[in-house]
Amino acid sequence: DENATIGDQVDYEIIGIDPGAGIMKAANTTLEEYELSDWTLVEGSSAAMTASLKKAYNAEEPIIITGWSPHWMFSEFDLKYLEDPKGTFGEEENIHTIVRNGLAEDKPNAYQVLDAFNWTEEHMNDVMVKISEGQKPEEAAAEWVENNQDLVSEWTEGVESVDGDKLSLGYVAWDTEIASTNVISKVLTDLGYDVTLSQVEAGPMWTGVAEGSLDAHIAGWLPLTHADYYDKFEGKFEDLGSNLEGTKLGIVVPEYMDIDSIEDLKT
Ligand SMILES: C[SH](C)CC(=O)O
Repeated sequence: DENATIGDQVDYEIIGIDPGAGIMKAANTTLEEYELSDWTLVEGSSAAMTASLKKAYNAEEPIIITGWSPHWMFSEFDLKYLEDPKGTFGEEENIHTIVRNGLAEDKPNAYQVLDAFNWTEEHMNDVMVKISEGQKPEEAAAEWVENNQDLVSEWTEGVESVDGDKLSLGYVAWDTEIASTNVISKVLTDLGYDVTLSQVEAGPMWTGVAEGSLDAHIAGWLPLTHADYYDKFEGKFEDLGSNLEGTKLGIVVPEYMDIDSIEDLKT
């Protein structure tokens, strides 16, 4: 029905991801700030969100999601961010490497690699796209490491190999972190570490590093998106700075939808 409002077309739903993700807090703030009281932010997972997106996109149906860059969905689908005049999703951000206190002393070689780890959106996309096309994350990561020895050797320069030392990395099943965590795991495994990857929710990921049950995570979306976790655990972790610069978060829709701003959701 061409007279249907945008809200009617999508049942007043924005398809989100796991409730602990910072993007969900920003999306809830967005509903408040833009006075979208009759809208619902649907909780789920990154995988469920992209499955819903794929289904709607292939049928050229309207859909509104919480989205972020880097993400493979921007190379698979023709998507756009809705303008956010109130800035509820913040500005361009970075992804930080967060390690437990004491890691530098206990596992200096792993610490050095984690501290040096830094790559670009293009690098991350190389891995993410392969995984989205069905390749196993560890295989896509191994292939990328094989093909990017020049960059990897910058991360491992001067680092000594170890003999089976254990290392535990936490991550949330966001497409971005599935890619990055498998890459850094492969690099550390090649140095001799016995790496355990723990897929957890965002809260337990930050808690694990703060309590020392996890050695590190490379999923610190800062300064705004994970500000609550950063503040809550201040002093109980070491922030090694960014491993990827220039992320973006917001409300994302297919280009075929005739809306351009979050303001347009208010009818
Ligand atoms: C979904 S982004 C990868 C991170 C976040 O929103 O917490």
